[in-house]
Amino acid sequence: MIVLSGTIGAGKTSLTTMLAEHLGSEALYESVDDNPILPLFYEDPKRYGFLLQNYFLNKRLDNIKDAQGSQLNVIDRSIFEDLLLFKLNADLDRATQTEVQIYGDLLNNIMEQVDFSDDAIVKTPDLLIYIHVSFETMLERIKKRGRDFEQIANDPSLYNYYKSLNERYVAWFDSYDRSPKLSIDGDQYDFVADESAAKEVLALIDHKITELGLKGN
Ligand SMILES: Nc1ncnc2c1ncn2[C@@H]1O[C@H](COP(=O)(O)OP(=O)(O)OP(=O)(O)O)[C@@H](O)[C@H]1O
Repeated sequence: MIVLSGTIGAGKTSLTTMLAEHLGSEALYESVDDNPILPLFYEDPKRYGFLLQNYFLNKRLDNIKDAQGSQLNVIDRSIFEDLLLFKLNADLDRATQTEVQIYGDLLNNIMEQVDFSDDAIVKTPDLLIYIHVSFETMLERIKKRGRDFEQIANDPSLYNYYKSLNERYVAWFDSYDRSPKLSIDGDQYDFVADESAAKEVLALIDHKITELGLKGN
């Protein structure tokens, strides 16, 4: 199982689709449009942050279970990033430290059940791919995509939220050590708009997959 990671608008969903097609494997998504809590959260983060985390936790576990069939199945976001987002929300006073603590303990308990055997229910990824984008690129992509609730024009406080998030991601990826990992420069390779950049990115990932000996079924 390959998992994508990266900030809001980094291109995780697009790369998930491209990669799964390229590898002939399955893509697993957490649909943003069908998420009933997300618009509520952006409206009132203090009230809905904890509920949102629990919603995501459940969804990520479903995706992990559904991805078990092959080392090459691709999930559009890792379970490991949610705590980073939730901690940031708490630091910005949009959640309480107690909520973070309870969520963190629950996550730890679940992750302790992780086993490397093939039939484990919660499995460690075979590879984590991180798409790094600069803050400027992140803002451009969020604007271009145009999801109402993500727009800084509608809520100026999102500027600082996005800025801190982008900074924290770099440290998060540096310290991530649960599986092999690969970083893709999303500024250098605009794999959505530029076909040759897409080919280069897929070649980088192919190389890593070969190095790790990952196999489909
Ligand atoms: N743990 C979380 N806590 C708060 N918000 C979250 C969390 N996970 C995702 N989100 C929000 O859900 C939305 C979708 O996020 P996500 O990064 O998964 O997809 P995306 O923005 O479509 O990314 P990409 O463009 O890379 O596919 C964003 O508005 C993001 O802020």
